[in-house]
Amino acid sequence: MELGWLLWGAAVLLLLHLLMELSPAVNFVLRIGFYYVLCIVCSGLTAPVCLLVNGGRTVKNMRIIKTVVKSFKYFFGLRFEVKGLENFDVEGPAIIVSNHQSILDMMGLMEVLPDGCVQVGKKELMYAGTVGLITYLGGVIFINRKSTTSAKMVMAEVAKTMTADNVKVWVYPEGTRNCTGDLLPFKKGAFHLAVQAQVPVIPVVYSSFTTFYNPKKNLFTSGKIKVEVLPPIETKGLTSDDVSDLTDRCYNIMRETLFRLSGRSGEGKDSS
Ligand SMILES: CCCCCCCCCCCCCCCCC(=O)SCCNC(=O)CCNC(=O)[C@H](O)C(C)(C)COP(=O)(O)OP(=O)(O)OC[C@H]1O[C@@H](n2cnc3c(N)ncnc32)[C@H](O)[C@@H]1OP(=O)(O)O
Ligand SMILES: CCCCCCCC/C=C\CCCCCCCC(=O)OC[C@@H](O)COP(=O)(O)O
Repeated sequence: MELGWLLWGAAVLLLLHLLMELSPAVNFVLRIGFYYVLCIVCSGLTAPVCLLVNGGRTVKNMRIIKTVVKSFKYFFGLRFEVKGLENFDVEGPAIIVSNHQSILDMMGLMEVLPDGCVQVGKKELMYAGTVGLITYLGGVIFINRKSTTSAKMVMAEVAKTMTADNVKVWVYPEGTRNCTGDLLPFKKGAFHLAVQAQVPVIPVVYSSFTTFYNPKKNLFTSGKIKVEVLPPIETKGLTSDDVSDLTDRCYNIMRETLFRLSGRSGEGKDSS
């Protein structure tokens, strides 16, 4: 009886392995499906720990979430090569801006996330079952992208509280995922926030995933991601009139860095 189960198990594993070898689509769906399951299950297990240790919604839970998520990369053969972490060592709050390629970014985010840092996320995430619960407990700031007025109101509130609470805020200024190997034009919310709170902007750039991850081509293999934390850009004394320039400056630095890290040197200059 037990031998029977073992044989069945081995047969199923062999079949899955063969299917993965034969079909890139199956390989992709199984790997990405496993990522979703990992996120959902680990969120479900981590949420009670967060509640027991910290009692409710607080940025302190990010430390626990980060510890769990940092182990995910081993399942997918992903390696991170990080430079410039010392640039996070600014006194007090800051706005961190980075490029956003995929849901896999959550791993890269946790790989470098400094203490006392919350992210701005779309409000739909709140309803993603256990993942919604863990993002809520971690202190993620939810915005409604369908309503500029309400998103701006939330951001203005954050500008007021981030200094009092001494938190850093992580924003994806492209506003959506983009896995083309280039940057989308930046939305200005993060930069308004930095100027309103008079805190520095710290750009973080992840090299392009296109060599190992492309949903359109059913590609998801192991791979290396280069991450660079760039020096802070001060905003002291800037006013709302300077936000466009600040946005362009960050965009240009990040685009150049993205191309350099992805082995596309020379491109990205003189663009805005
Ligand atoms: C244990 C296991 C765990 C497993 C799972 C764990 C999960 C763990 C947690 C990790 C969570 C990670 C969460 C990541 C989520 C990532 C995302 O969801 S990305 C998507 C959401 N984020 C964003 O959209 C941020 C970037 N967007 C912006 O900053 C936007 O500007 C906006 C504030 C949302 C508004 O957007 P929109 O409505 O499109 O309007 P705009 O065109 O940008 O702006 C119009 C106009 O208003 C000006 N403006 C913008 N902001 C402000 C402001 N704060 N104050 C004043 N004015 C503002 C802007 O300049 C425009 O005017 P202009 O004249 O055209 O310049
Ligand atoms: C009861 C409902 C159950 C629903 C379950 C859904 C569970 C979803 C589970 C796992 C996904 C893990 C994702 C981790 C968080 C990553 C956040 C993220 O990267 O969101 C994308 C968002 O930035 C941009 O969104 P769009 O590109 O504009 O779209």
